[in-house]
Amino acid sequence: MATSQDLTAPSPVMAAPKLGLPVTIITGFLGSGKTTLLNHILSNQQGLKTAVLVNEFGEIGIDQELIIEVSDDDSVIELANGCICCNINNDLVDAVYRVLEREERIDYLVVETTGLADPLPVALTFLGTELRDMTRLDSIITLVDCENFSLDLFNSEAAYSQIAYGDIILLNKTDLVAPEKVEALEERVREIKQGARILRTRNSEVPLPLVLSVGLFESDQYYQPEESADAHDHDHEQAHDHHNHDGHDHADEQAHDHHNHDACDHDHGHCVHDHDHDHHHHGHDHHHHSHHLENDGFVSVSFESDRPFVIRKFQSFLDDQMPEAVFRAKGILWFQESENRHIFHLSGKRFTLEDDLWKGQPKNQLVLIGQNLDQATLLSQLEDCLA
Ligand SMILES: Nc1nc2c(ncn2[C@@H]2O[C@H](COP(=O)(O)OP(=O)(O)OP(=O)(O)O)[C@@H](O)[C@H]2O)c(=O)[nH]1
Repeated sequence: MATSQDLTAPSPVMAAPKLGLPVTIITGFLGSGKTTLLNHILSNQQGLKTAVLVNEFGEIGIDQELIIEVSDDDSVIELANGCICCNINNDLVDAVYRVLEREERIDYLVVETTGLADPLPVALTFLGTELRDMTRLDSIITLVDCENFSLDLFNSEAAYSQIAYGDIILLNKTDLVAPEKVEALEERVREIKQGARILRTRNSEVPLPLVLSVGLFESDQYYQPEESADAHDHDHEQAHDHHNHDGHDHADEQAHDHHNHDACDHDHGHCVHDHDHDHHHHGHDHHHHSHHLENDGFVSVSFESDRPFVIRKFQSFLDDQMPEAVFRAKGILWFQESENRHIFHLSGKRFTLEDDLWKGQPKNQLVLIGQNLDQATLLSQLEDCLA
């Protein structure tokens, strides 16, 4: 068993690709800073090769455009239009297989859910299918937008679950609110989720060792282990120590980390025969949540055009026409008056427009998300903003 290794030697991971691949799920309500965290991770991970699965709510995949380019962009797999916590669950399994089957080395997998996803069914996908033997769910990170967080959690079942199942909760956008508000939010979050690691962040900037390879996900909380005498041994072969996250761990195929995620490791083995059983006995299976989007009343409206907007018209759309029920918007915008590509974000009442450069032919792409939106009216209003 290797406890240290020659870093110039080929990694044993090459021979046994991605066994026990650590997985972090990033969740959090609409616009809370998930993609910002993903970009922070991708830009600051030293020496680690990370694959990314992004799921979006909306027909146009804007996130694909917003994720920074890593060395090769096929490490980002997009699961479009839907919600991985329910209707495209098989797509999630397939996408993870695609990552696992790649020839090149992959050290880490980050899954970004939509802002309306319940993270638990996503987590259970990693524990309750064949994936459990090949992956190790490290933790669920939940982003909270301190400015827009609503104490009633937007009457959204998913928003509640995101806090309730977060192992690490980042109170983000602390720059936009007074410290007392952050205090109050932290209290509220603690009421919902005791024992979570709560950190305060700005632009999702968090020291990575505090959030990755932390082994905080305790699967036995959500999985009822089957009584089996030898189940413990199953996992010892697959548990890796990515604890220090120093870029060397991937090579240490045999190293075991039992410092702080015993519960998780022990449990993987039990899940093997237990999936169906669990479906019947836990309230959190896929079926239970399959209608939460409709229940929460959130819809997305996607607009695309190969003509530019007139700035003044778009501005008055934002000021006078767009209903308050639009909680989140994001887009890549083209204005007649500008040569630049503009990245548009709206969360709550705040919007930002950042300048960037076009890489290809300019076009407009915009997604609006909110409760009970009138799609036809919004689309015709946007159409009227075109030059
Ligand atoms: N002022 C401020 N803005 C932030 C902070 N973190 C993120 N943002 C901005 O908030 C907007 C939304 O951030 P994203 O990272 O795209 O949010 P998200 O959770 O991925 O959004 P969805 O995937 O649409 O749910 C962007 O304009 C970010 O630049 C922060 O700490 N402070």
